[in-house]
Amino acid sequence: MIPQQSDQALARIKAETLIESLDWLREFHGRIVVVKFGGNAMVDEALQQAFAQDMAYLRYVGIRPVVVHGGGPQITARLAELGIPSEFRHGFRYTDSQTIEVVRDVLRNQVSADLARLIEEAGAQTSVLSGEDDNLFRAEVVKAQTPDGEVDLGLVGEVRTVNPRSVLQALDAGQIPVISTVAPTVLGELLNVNADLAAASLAVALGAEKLMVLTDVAGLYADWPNLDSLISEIGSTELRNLLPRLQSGMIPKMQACLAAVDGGVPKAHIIDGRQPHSILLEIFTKSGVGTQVVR
Ligand SMILES: Nc1ncnc2c1ncn2[C@@H]1O[C@H](COP(=O)(O)OP(=O)(O)O)[C@@H](O)[C@H]1O
Ligand SMILES: CC(=O)N[C@@H](CCC(=O)OP(=O)(O)O)C(=O)O
Repeated sequence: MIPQQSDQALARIKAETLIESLDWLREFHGRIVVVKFGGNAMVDEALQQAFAQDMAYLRYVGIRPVVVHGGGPQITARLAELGIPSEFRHGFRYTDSQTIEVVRDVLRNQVSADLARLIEEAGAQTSVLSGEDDNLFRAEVVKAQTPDGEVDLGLVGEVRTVNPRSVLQALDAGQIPVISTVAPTVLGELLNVNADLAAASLAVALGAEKLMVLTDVAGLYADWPNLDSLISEIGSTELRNLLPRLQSGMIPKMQACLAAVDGGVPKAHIIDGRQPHSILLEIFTKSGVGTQVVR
């Protein structure tokens, strides 16, 4: 059968899109890309499925994706079911001894498990890890630094050391690591670690090519919530100056991008996780999407 003209045009566009990705495939072949999947972009099953397909796709074109996930909305929902209110201070969940057990259970047994299942259904193998496994992360209690001084966050920590051995072993075995971020102190006390910041520490330790942070907005806005102020690219000095003016969940996200590029990761990206296959669009098209942070 002779294809219709429109079919031929469509086929040409598909071929052009594939060829457009050749430079990127060559550049990223064998490289590690750390992808942070955010809780707010994770609440929709179809988006989760598209994300899982993207991860499997990257794996099979020879890029080595590492997934670090959040789960803020899922933790908040479980806490509400248990009658425990959620309190955020400066973008971080105030965490007491009861809350940390819920955070640990939801992230590992619900969110990691669901994501790994979807990635496996998309045809790739996974290795589910948490900050507690094989000394992956060691954390230390931190307070939030605000323009008005320090704010206590309870059992909240930041990653101080990373032992990437288990992640590298999984990658060498062709698996996609799926990582939740609760992490112990040197004394074994469990801390709630924001997933954006943990993803940045891991990206640095792995010498990743990129950190990609998916969330539920199009990127970083200079003047939030003015939607005309989307930033497509920002350097680390300019971002450092902008940080004190950021609000809520964007604070740890942009701290993470800054830590990644300061630590030697060439580029960090904030990407709209509400758009299906946004990761593929970012990696494989010339224009890219969202906000790109460079040194
Ligand atoms: N300058 C800004 N640019 C973009 N989003 C911002 C900004 N300031 C605050 N936000 C808020 O940060 C949110 C993203 O953070 P968060 O809810 O923690 O995401 P996630 O669950 O994906 O980690 C956005 O939905 C938006 O409401
Ligand atoms: C300290 C702190 O705030 N920890 C986060 C951990 C999960 C996370 O980071 O989830 P998102 O990526 O979905 O925001 C929390 O308890 O919600």
